[in-house]
Amino acid sequence: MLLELESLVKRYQDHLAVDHLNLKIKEGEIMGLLGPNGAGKTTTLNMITGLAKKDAGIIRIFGEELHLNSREVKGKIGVVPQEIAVFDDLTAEENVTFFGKLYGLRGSLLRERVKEALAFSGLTGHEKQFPKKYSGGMKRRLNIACAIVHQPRLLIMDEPTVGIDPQSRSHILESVRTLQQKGTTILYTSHYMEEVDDLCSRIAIMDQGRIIAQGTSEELKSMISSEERIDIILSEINYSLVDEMKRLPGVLECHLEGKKLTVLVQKDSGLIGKISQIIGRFDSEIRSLQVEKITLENVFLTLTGKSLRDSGTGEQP
Ligand SMILES: Nc1ncnc2c1ncn2[C@@H]1O[C@H](COP(=O)(O)OP(=O)(O)OP(=O)(O)O)[C@@H](O)[C@H]1O
Repeated sequence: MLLELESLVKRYQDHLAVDHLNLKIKEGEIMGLLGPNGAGKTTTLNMITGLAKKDAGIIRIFGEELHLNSREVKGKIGVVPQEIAVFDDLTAEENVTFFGKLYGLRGSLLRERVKEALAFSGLTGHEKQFPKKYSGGMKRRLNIACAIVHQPRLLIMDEPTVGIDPQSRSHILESVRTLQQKGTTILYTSHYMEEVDDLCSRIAIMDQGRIIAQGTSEELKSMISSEERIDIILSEINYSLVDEMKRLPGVLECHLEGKKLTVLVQKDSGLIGKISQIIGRFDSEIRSLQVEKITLENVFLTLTGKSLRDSGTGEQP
């Protein structure tokens, strides 16, 4: 195992931000940590990188227990923080050089690696510019160049695609895949389930400081493969129909948000007729109806009873 977290705990006053978290990451994989805002993802990463002090538990990295002053170990980790951490009054090249020096690179090797990191992040031709002239997406890519200049064995990325243009986003996702092909192990956090589903070899779903499920995307989806989700847009809002719907045998969950009714049912239960009757009884009509394929969102909904999107910011890439 490249990284093992054992019963990791972090408290902020009386709030348990990370609650006895267990996670194992194998060498060469992209592990996705998926969870809504406030689930404890950043706090977990901060404990690994030493930015936050753990209250209890063990962090084992490259086979050794991590201590706050493990300089040698930290030299093999790269961190792409959620908040862009570059110096506005240094050029892009100077920024990457600064981080390279921080990790002990010097001379021609430093120059070579800086060039490589900038090229890798698609910033060749813009290296003499100051980041304040950059778009949000370019700044994020520079943030990544700074984190990979020393060619870390483990790269930790905290929501690297939040709030950026689609072009930079696909560039970043492609870079992550390339890094994996070159042998880098990646811990990737996001609350964008499609992104994690697409990119990661394995996924850990996090909520309220705990890992509530982990596995490959297929494994997670097969946990609830006996279910399907029906999304209905109603003509009229009537919250009373939710309780009635929940009483139908075969209905596992039902939520109404505005006019959008989500019903999680046992697969092939043939309930659409009965669902439609209940809606009619509550003086509403079906405006549209869609039976959805299982997504990680469904997994999250089934395990927590709440929606991943809406328990986060609701924004999408
Ligand atoms: N320095 C702090 N002091 C007090 N509470 C904190 C602190 N940092 C985080 N928290 C709380 O701990 C919980 C977990 O926060 P954390 O930032 O780790 O979540 P997250 O999953 O990374 O969310 P986001 O995607 O918004 O970063 C939240 O309830 C947050 O308010």
